[in-house]
Amino acid sequence: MKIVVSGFKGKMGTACTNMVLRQEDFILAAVYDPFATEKHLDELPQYAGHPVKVFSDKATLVKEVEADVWIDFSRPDAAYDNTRFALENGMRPVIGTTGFSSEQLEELTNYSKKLGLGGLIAPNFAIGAVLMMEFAAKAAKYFPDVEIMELHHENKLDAPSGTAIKTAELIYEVRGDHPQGHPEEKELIEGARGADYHGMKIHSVRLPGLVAHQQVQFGSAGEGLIIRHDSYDRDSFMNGVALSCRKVMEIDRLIYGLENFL
Ligand SMILES: NC(=O)C1=CN([C@@H]2O[C@H](COP(=O)(O)OP(=O)(O)OC[C@H]3O[C@@H](n4cnc5c(N)ncnc54)[C@H](O)[C@@H]3O)[C@@H](O)[C@H]2O)C=CC1
Ligand SMILES: O=C(O)C1=N[C@H](C(=O)O)C[C@H](O)C1
Repeated sequence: MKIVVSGFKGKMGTACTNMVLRQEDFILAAVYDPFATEKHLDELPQYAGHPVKVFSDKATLVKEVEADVWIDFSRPDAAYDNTRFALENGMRPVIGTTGFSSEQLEELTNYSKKLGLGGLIAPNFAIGAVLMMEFAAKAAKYFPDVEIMELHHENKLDAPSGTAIKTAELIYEVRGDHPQGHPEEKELIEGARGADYHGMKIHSVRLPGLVAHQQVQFGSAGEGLIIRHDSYDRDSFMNGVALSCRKVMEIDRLIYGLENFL
Protein backbone atom coordinates (compact mmCIF):
# COMPACT_ATOMS: atom_id res chain seq x y z
CA MET A 1 0.00 0.00 0.00
CA LYS A 2 1.45 3.38 -1.00
CA ILE A 3 1.08 6.11 1.59
CA VAL A 4 1.59 9.88 1.73
CA VAL A 5 2.21 11.50 5.12
CA SER A 6 0.97 15.08 5.23
CA GLY A 7 2.32 17.36 7.96
CA PHE A 8 5.42 15.12 8.13
CA LYS A 9 7.58 17.75 9.85
CA GLY A 10 5.32 17.86 12.89
CA LYS A 11 5.22 15.74 16.03
CA MET A 12 2.55 13.35 14.74
CA GLY A 13 3.84 13.50 11.16
CA THR A 14 7.26 12.33 12.36
CA ALA A 15 5.71 9.46 14.36
CA CYS A 16 3.58 8.44 11.35
CA THR A 17 6.53 8.55 8.95
CA ASN A 18 8.48 6.22 11.25
CA MET A 19 5.47 3.95 11.63
CA VAL A 20 4.97 3.68 7.84
CA LEU A 21 8.67 2.85 7.35
CA ARG A 22 8.38 0.06 9.97
CA GLN A 23 5.41 -1.74 8.32
CA GLU A 24 6.38 -4.35 5.76
CA ASP A 25 3.24 -3.90 3.65
CA PHE A 26 3.44 -0.06 3.60
CA ILE A 27 5.45 2.02 1.14
CA LEU A 28 6.14 5.66 2.00
CA ALA A 29 5.32 7.12 -1.42
CA ALA A 30 5.93 10.74 -0.39
CA VAL A 31 5.86 13.17 2.50
CA TYR A 32 4.22 16.58 2.34
CA ASP A 33 4.50 19.68 4.46
CA PRO A 34 4.17 23.24 3.14
CA PHE A 35 7.24 24.15 5.19
CA ALA A 36 9.38 21.31 3.82
CA THR A 37 12.49 21.59 1.67
CA GLU A 38 14.59 18.91 -0.03
CA LYS A 39 17.21 19.24 2.69
CA HIS A 40 14.80 17.58 5.11
CA LEU A 41 15.90 14.27 3.61
CA ASP A 42 19.39 14.81 5.05
CA GLU A 43 18.21 16.41 8.26
CA LEU A 44 15.80 13.73 9.41
CA PRO A 45 17.58 10.52 10.38
CA GLN A 46 14.48 8.35 10.08
CA TYR A 47 14.72 8.65 6.29
CA ALA A 48 18.27 7.30 6.13
CA GLY A 49 18.42 4.61 3.47
CA HIS A 50 14.86 5.27 2.33
CA PRO A 51 14.49 7.28 -0.87
CA VAL A 52 11.42 9.31 0.02
CA LYS A 53 10.02 12.12 -2.11
CA VAL A 54 9.53 15.34 -0.18
CA PHE A 55 6.97 17.93 -1.32
CA SER A 56 6.06 21.37 -0.12
CA ASP A 57 3.33 21.70 -2.73
CA LYS A 58 0.32 19.37 -3.02
CA ALA A 59 -0.33 20.07 -6.70
CA THR A 60 3.19 18.94 -7.68
CA LEU A 61 2.89 15.89 -5.43
CA VAL A 62 -0.15 14.51 -7.24
CA LYS A 63 1.50 15.07 -10.63
CA GLU A 64 4.52 12.96 -9.62
CA VAL A 65 3.20 10.41 -7.12
CA GLU A 66 0.44 7.81 -7.07
CA ALA A 67 -0.73 6.72 -3.63
CA ASP A 68 -3.55 4.77 -2.00
CA VAL A 69 -3.73 6.52 1.37
CA TRP A 70 -3.22 10.09 2.59
CA ILE A 71 -2.36 10.29 6.29
CA ASP A 72 -2.85 13.82 7.63
CA PHE A 73 -1.76 15.36 10.92
CA SER A 74 -1.46 19.04 10.07
CA ARG A 75 -3.40 22.03 11.41
CA PRO A 76 -7.08 22.48 12.27
CA ASP A 77 -7.39 25.22 9.60
CA ALA A 78 -5.98 22.86 6.92
CA ALA A 79 -7.93 19.73 7.87
CA TYR A 80 -10.90 20.19 5.55
CA ASP A 81 -8.91 21.31 2.47
CA ASN A 82 -6.42 18.46 2.80
CA THR A 83 -9.14 15.82 3.20
CA ARG A 84 -11.05 17.13 0.20
CA PHE A 85 -7.81 17.24 -1.79
CA ALA A 86 -6.98 13.61 -0.96
CA LEU A 87 -10.44 12.45 -2.07
CA GLU A 88 -10.36 14.56 -5.24
CA ASN A 89 -7.09 12.87 -6.16
CA GLY A 90 -8.19 9.30 -5.46
CA MET A 91 -6.35 8.85 -2.15
CA ARG A 92 -8.14 7.41 0.86
CA PRO A 93 -7.86 9.87 3.73
CA VAL A 94 -6.76 8.75 7.22
CA ILE A 95 -7.10 12.00 9.09
CA GLY A 96 -6.09 12.73 12.67
CA THR A 97 -6.10 16.49 12.31
CA THR A 98 -8.75 18.07 14.50
CA GLY A 99 -11.02 21.04 13.85
CA PHE A 100 -13.78 19.76 11.54
CA SER A 101 -17.25 21.27 11.88
CA SER A 102 -20.21 18.87 11.71
CA GLU A 103 -21.19 20.46 8.36
CA GLN A 104 -17.74 19.75 6.94
CA LEU A 105 -17.87 16.14 8.17
CA GLU A 106 -21.23 15.65 6.51
CA GLU A 107 -20.13 17.24 3.24
CA LEU A 108 -16.94 15.17 3.06
CA THR A 109 -18.84 11.98 3.86
CA ASN A 110 -21.33 12.65 1.07
CA TYR A 111 -18.50 13.43 -1.34
CA SER A 112 -16.66 10.19 -0.45
CA LYS A 113 -19.88 8.19 -1.02
CA LYS A 114 -20.24 9.77 -4.45
CA LEU A 115 -16.69 8.70 -5.29
CA GLY A 116 -16.99 5.30 -3.56
CA LEU A 117 -13.75 5.98 -1.68
CA GLY A 118 -13.14 4.83 1.89
CA GLY A 119 -11.58 6.99 4.55
CA LEU A 120 -11.47 7.80 8.23
CA ILE A 121 -11.45 10.95 10.31
CA ALA A 122 -10.71 10.20 13.95
CA PRO A 123 -10.19 12.72 16.73
CA ASN A 124 -8.14 10.15 18.63
CA PHE A 125 -6.25 7.10 17.33
CA ALA A 126 -5.27 5.72 20.75
CA ILE A 127 -7.23 2.53 21.52
CA GLY A 128 -7.39 3.49 25.20
CA ALA A 129 -8.91 6.87 24.36
CA VAL A 130 -11.64 5.19 22.30
CA LEU A 131 -12.40 2.91 25.26
CA MET A 132 -12.42 5.91 27.62
CA MET A 133 -15.06 7.58 25.42
CA GLU A 134 -17.17 4.41 25.27
CA PHE A 135 -16.95 3.88 29.06
CA ALA A 136 -17.89 7.53 29.63
CA ALA A 137 -20.96 7.24 27.40
CA LYS A 138 -21.98 4.10 29.31
CA ALA A 139 -21.54 5.79 32.70
CA ALA A 140 -23.57 8.83 31.63
CA LYS A 141 -26.76 6.78 31.76
CA TYR A 142 -26.38 6.46 35.53
CA PHE A 143 -24.28 9.59 36.23
CA PRO A 144 -25.69 12.49 34.20
CA ASP A 145 -23.58 15.07 36.07
CA VAL A 146 -20.16 15.17 34.46
CA GLU A 147 -17.27 17.53 33.71
CA ILE A 148 -14.53 16.84 31.17
CA MET A 149 -10.93 17.90 31.73
CA GLU A 150 -8.59 17.58 28.79
CA LEU A 151 -4.89 18.26 29.32
CA HIS A 152 -2.40 18.80 26.49
CA HIS A 153 1.06 20.13 25.61
CA GLU A 154 1.37 23.90 25.35
CA ASN A 155 1.65 23.95 21.52
CA LYS A 156 -1.88 22.72 20.88
CA LEU A 157 -3.82 25.15 18.67
CA ASP A 158 -7.42 24.08 19.29
CA ALA A 159 -9.48 24.04 22.48
CA PRO A 160 -11.32 22.06 23.53
CA SER A 161 -9.56 19.05 22.01
CA GLY A 162 -11.27 16.99 19.31
CA THR A 163 -11.41 14.11 21.78
CA ALA A 164 -13.20 16.23 24.40
CA ILE A 165 -15.75 17.38 21.82
CA LYS A 166 -16.38 13.80 20.66
CA THR A 167 -16.69 12.63 24.30
CA ALA A 168 -19.20 15.40 25.02
CA GLU A 169 -21.21 14.47 21.92
CA LEU A 170 -21.36 10.80 22.97
CA ILE A 171 -22.44 11.72 26.50
CA TYR A 172 -25.04 14.14 25.12
CA GLU A 173 -26.55 11.33 23.03
CA VAL A 174 -27.15 9.44 26.28
CA ARG A 175 -28.24 12.13 28.74
CA GLY A 176 -29.43 15.05 26.53
CA ASP A 177 -29.55 18.63 27.83
CA HIS A 178 -28.80 18.75 31.53
CA PRO A 179 -27.95 22.02 33.32
CA GLN A 180 -25.24 21.56 35.97
CA GLY A 181 -24.08 23.55 38.97
CA HIS A 182 -26.13 26.07 40.94
CA PRO A 183 -28.68 27.96 38.80
CA GLU A 184 -27.42 31.23 40.30
CA GLU A 185 -23.69 30.53 40.04
CA LYS A 186 -21.63 33.48 38.78
CA GLU A 187 -18.18 33.46 37.26
CA LEU A 188 -15.98 36.01 39.07
CA ILE A 189 -13.35 35.55 36.36
CA GLU A 190 -14.78 34.85 32.88
CA GLY A 191 -14.30 31.23 31.82
CA ALA A 192 -13.87 29.92 35.37
CA ARG A 193 -16.52 27.25 34.84
CA GLY A 194 -15.13 26.16 31.47
CA ALA A 195 -16.86 25.77 28.12
CA ASP A 196 -20.51 24.72 28.16
CA TYR A 197 -21.83 21.90 25.94
CA HIS A 198 -25.52 21.32 26.63
CA GLY A 199 -24.88 21.92 30.34
CA MET A 200 -21.68 19.84 30.46
CA LYS A 201 -18.53 21.74 31.37
CA ILE A 202 -15.28 21.20 29.46
CA HIS A 203 -11.95 22.44 30.88
CA SER A 204 -8.80 22.72 28.76
CA VAL A 205 -5.36 22.65 30.41
CA ARG A 206 -2.21 23.50 28.42
CA LEU A 207 1.18 22.86 30.05
CA PRO A 208 4.71 21.96 28.98
CA GLY A 209 5.52 18.33 29.72
CA LEU A 210 2.04 17.03 28.89
CA VAL A 211 1.27 14.98 25.76
CA ALA A 212 -2.49 14.17 25.61
CA HIS A 213 -4.66 13.32 28.61
CA GLN A 214 -8.34 13.38 29.46
CA GLN A 215 -10.32 12.87 32.63
CA VAL A 216 -14.09 12.43 32.55
CA GLN A 217 -15.33 13.04 36.07
CA PHE A 218 -18.83 11.99 37.14
CA GLY A 219 -20.54 12.93 40.39
CA SER A 220 -23.69 11.60 42.03
CA ALA A 221 -25.17 11.54 45.55
CA GLY A 222 -22.34 10.38 47.81
CA GLU A 223 -20.17 8.91 45.06
CA GLY A 224 -17.90 9.81 42.20
CA LEU A 225 -16.42 8.07 39.18
CA ILE A 226 -13.34 9.16 37.22
CA ILE A 227 -12.48 7.69 33.82
CA ARG A 228 -9.04 8.78 32.66
CA HIS A 229 -6.83 8.15 29.68
CA ASP A 230 -3.19 9.19 29.25
CA SER A 231 -1.11 9.25 26.09
CA TYR A 232 2.44 9.54 27.44
CA ASP A 233 3.98 9.18 24.00
CA ARG A 234 2.81 9.71 20.40
CA ASP A 235 3.48 6.03 19.74
CA SER A 236 0.15 5.51 21.53
CA PHE A 237 -1.62 6.64 18.34
CA MET A 238 0.34 4.55 15.85
CA ASN A 239 -1.41 1.17 16.12
CA GLY A 240 -4.69 2.95 15.42
CA VAL A 241 -3.27 4.81 12.41
CA ALA A 242 -1.73 1.62 10.94
CA LEU A 243 -4.97 -0.32 11.44
CA SER A 244 -6.95 2.48 9.79
CA CYS A 245 -4.69 2.58 6.71
CA ARG A 246 -5.53 -1.08 6.12
CA LYS A 247 -9.24 -0.77 6.92
CA VAL A 248 -9.95 2.23 4.67
CA MET A 249 -8.97 0.04 1.71
CA GLU A 250 -11.96 -2.22 2.48
CA ILE A 251 -14.72 0.42 2.71
CA ASP A 252 -16.35 2.77 0.20
CA ARG A 253 -17.13 5.87 2.27
CA LEU A 254 -15.58 8.17 4.82
CA ILE A 255 -16.38 7.40 8.44
CA TYR A 256 -15.85 9.32 11.68
CA GLY A 257 -14.27 7.69 14.73
CA LEU A 258 -11.82 4.81 15.18
CA GLU A 259 -14.44 2.84 17.14
CA ASN A 260 -15.98 1.91 13.77
CA PHE A 261 -12.88 -0.20 13.01
CA LEU A 262 -12.52 -1.91 16.40
N1 LIG B 1 -6.33 12.04 16.03
C1 LIG B 1 -5.32 11.85 16.87
O1 LIG B 1 -5.14 10.76 17.45
C2 LIG B 1 -4.36 12.95 17.10
C3 LIG B 1 -4.57 14.16 16.50
N2 LIG B 1 -3.68 15.15 16.64
C4 LIG B 1 -3.94 16.35 15.85
O2 LIG B 1 -3.03 16.38 14.76
C5 LIG B 1 -2.73 17.72 14.40
C6 LIG B 1 -1.22 17.93 14.38
O3 LIG B 1 -0.69 17.76 15.68
P1 LIG B 1 0.89 17.85 15.94
O4 LIG B 1 1.62 16.87 15.13
O5 LIG B 1 1.02 17.83 17.42
O6 LIG B 1 1.21 19.33 15.40
P2 LIG B 1 2.59 19.96 14.92
O7 LIG B 1 2.44 21.43 15.05
O8 LIG B 1 3.72 19.29 15.61
O9 LIG B 1 2.67 19.57 13.37
C7 LIG B 1 1.84 20.09 12.38
C8 LIG B 1 2.58 20.03 11.04
O10 LIG B 1 1.67 20.38 10.01
C9 LIG B 1 2.35 21.19 9.08
N3 LIG B 1 1.39 21.96 8.30
C10 LIG B 1 1.00 23.26 8.44
N4 LIG B 1 0.09 23.58 7.51
C11 LIG B 1 -0.12 22.44 6.77
C12 LIG B 1 -0.95 22.12 5.68
N5 LIG B 1 -1.76 23.04 5.12
N6 LIG B 1 -0.90 20.86 5.18
C13 LIG B 1 -0.06 19.93 5.69
N7 LIG B 1 0.76 20.18 6.74
C14 LIG B 1 0.71 21.42 7.27
C15 LIG B 1 3.29 22.03 9.92
O11 LIG B 1 4.36 22.58 9.14
C16 LIG B 1 3.75 21.01 10.94
O12 LIG B 1 4.91 20.33 10.47
C17 LIG B 1 -3.52 18.59 15.40
O13 LIG B 1 -4.75 18.96 14.84
C18 LIG B 1 -3.74 17.65 16.59
O14 LIG B 1 -4.86 17.99 17.35
C19 LIG B 1 -2.56 15.02 17.40
C20 LIG B 1 -2.31 13.86 18.06
C21 LIG B 1 -3.18 12.71 17.96
O1 LIG C 1 -3.10 17.98 19.66
C1 LIG C 1 -2.88 16.87 20.20
O2 LIG C 1 -1.79 16.57 20.70
C2 LIG C 1 -3.97 15.88 20.22
N1 LIG C 1 -5.06 16.14 19.54
C3 LIG C 1 -6.20 15.30 19.43
C4 LIG C 1 -7.39 16.01 20.03
O3 LIG C 1 -7.55 17.22 19.84
O4 LIG C 1 -8.22 15.34 20.67
C5 LIG C 1 -5.97 13.91 19.97
C6 LIG C 1 -5.08 13.84 21.17
O5 LIG C 1 -5.77 14.36 22.25
C7 LIG C 1 -3.78 14.60 20.93
